[in-house]
Amino acid sequence: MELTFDALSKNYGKKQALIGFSAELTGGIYGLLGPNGAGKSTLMNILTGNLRQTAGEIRFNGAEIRSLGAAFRGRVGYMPQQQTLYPGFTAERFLLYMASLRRMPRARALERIDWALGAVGLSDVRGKTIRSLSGGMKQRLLLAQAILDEPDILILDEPTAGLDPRQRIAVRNLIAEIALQKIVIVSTHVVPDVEYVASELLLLSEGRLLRKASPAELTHELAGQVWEAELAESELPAAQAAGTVCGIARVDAGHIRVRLLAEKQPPFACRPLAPELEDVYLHYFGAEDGL
Ligand SMILES: Nc1ncnc2c1ncn2[C@@H]1O[C@H](COP(=O)(O)OP(=O)(O)OP(=O)(O)O)[C@@H](O)[C@H]1O
Repeated sequence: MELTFDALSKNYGKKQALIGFSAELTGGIYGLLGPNGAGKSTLMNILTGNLRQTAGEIRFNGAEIRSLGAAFRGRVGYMPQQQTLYPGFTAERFLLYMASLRRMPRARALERIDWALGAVGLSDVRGKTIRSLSGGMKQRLLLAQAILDEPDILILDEPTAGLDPRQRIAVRNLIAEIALQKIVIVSTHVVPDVEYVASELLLLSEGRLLRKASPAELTHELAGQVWEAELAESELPAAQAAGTVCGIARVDAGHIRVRLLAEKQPPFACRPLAPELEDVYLHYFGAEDGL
């Protein structure tokens, strides 16, 4: 299985949301990581056929996806970010409706609904109306509809948004489980969503693909650039001047422990730390103002 993005660009008027995006995806989980406005939704909307690119093309196993039409769309499962569900529908009715849009035969739909509700841990609320479900349950219901028709390509937009830590872990594990023999694209700006499950990360910023590499490669490249120092609170500006502050913890009255990203060893007592993916994120995308 091969999904190829070839010099894909999208302009909204003068705004260039995607600029010459090229990448080749085979089986596995790909984390599409980038800050707000990086172009992640634009890329996914082109892939799902909701948006037309300005230039470039996407090919699935060598064939341009628009020319494949419904044959391609039928192989794609999409979990959108917005919970635009039908509040009066029961979970089962919603899934039956989604199955009918996908032209799944009813018997198969019922069988797959059993499976999908079980997979996302919602079998108990099958007959409950969507308006009575919690935000986390709605999120899992959206995931259930995305995996209903056994897609080859699964696109997940911020799949763990609004979930509590336990649910996040459960959803992440579920994604890893169902990813076998699929191309799964997880779009997020939340590093832990993709840290342990993605085989490769695509770092997107201002419409451009900055890097495509495994989490291990990306963290390895930062070796020797992450530091920890215990400082007096009054020394924080010195740390900020030496590099990007990734974390601050209070040690005791007047003292802090600082995690710092800096190419050169900072000019105060510090020790090197093993880089983590959040350091990579800050390295490529920078910190918010104020740090
Ligand atoms: N319909 C539109 N008209 C004009 N500009 C748009 C439109 N949709 C998106 N943009 C702009 O294109 C850029 C990329 O937006 P996009 O929604 O693809 O980013 P994103 O990475 O998905 O962001 P987020 O994480 O906030 O969802 C942004 O600067 C955005 O403001």
